[in-house]
Amino acid sequence: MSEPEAVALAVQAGATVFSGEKSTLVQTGPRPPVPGGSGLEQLRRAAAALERADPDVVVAGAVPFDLTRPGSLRLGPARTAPGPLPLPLPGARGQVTVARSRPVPPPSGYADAVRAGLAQIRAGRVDKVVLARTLQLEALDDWSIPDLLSELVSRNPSATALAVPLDDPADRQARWLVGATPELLLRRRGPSVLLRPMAGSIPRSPEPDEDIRRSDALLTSDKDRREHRFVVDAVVEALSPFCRTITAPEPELVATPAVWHLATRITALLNDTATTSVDLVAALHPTPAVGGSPRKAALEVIGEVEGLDRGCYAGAVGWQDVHGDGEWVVAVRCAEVKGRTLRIFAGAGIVEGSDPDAEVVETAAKMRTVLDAATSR
Ligand SMILES: C=C(O[C@@H]1C=C(C(=O)O)C=C[C@H]1O)C(=O)O
Repeated sequence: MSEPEAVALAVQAGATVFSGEKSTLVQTGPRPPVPGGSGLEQLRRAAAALERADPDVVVAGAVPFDLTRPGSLRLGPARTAPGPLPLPLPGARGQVTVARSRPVPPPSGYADAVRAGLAQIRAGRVDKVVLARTLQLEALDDWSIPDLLSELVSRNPSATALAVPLDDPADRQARWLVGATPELLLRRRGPSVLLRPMAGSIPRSPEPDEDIRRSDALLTSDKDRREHRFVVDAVVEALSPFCRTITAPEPELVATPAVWHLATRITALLNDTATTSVDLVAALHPTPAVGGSPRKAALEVIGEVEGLDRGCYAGAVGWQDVHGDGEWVVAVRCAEVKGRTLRIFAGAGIVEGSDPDAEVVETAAKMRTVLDAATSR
């Protein structure tokens, strides 16, 4: 059996897959979910279980945006291979016909939510809040996870494409998180930690001169640099108790096929190698890239004005091995898939000076990552 065939079969059977430019991790087979009533508890239990596990075992999966809610982490052996997932994954069923597509809330409702967020900023309750919306696609047949994953990998070579089965004991139909995120929450290898938070975005243009003009405008935008700064400051502050050398240079431009972002490559050295990747996830998540600043007030404002159950969207997804090394990405450019329903999520950071209509356009551009993979073959 060829490697793509083996992976396609594994994905059909419920494998957890992270495919990046440099390496791919696939966790397959029957493997126990990590128990716990909250994502935070699951992270702690996963780390404890790894201390007693065989060397090829990893914990892999997703914790939700809201760490007081349960996520879906599993313990089991994983294979890693250099490079992205081998494509094409066989068994592609071809295009799925979309019967209905519905934005929830509608664009005008999202613009109203952004105005409500801006009112909270002006009232001094928060400095930044990230607000999301969804696009729900109803197909005539069930979505195929191997097909979606293949498209996400081939269209987004520098992102981390992912397929994570989500546990839901109350629900017999399988639910998945799929996507292709450009944002690294953290990678821990021995004492070295690398992070690449993102915030501040502008949609790409198919016209090359206009595309460059937009990237220049983003790099020099005061509003976007402020929006970005909240994230870098919060990440550096959350790392400081654990790390001795933290380097955060000026933000740089990063492009996905759909959007330009401001990103900062932060490096740090752990004081103590007993600090695992999971400890860092628990300390950092959710950063103001997906929550806001100050964190607690921003989470309250999101609860009041957004009106969505984010689930694992904007959560932390990734894996950790028995040495405490691991890689976790931020679950943006993602969708939740269940049977014929695919729910695409996208959010945008709101700060003083944000324009509600521009945020509608920005979130529509972010949705293209999954929308294009799901609809155009
Ligand atoms: C919230 C999302 O993306 C996040 C928000 C960004 C922004 O507001 O500029 C940029 C990258 C991500 O950190 C999303 O894609 O849904």
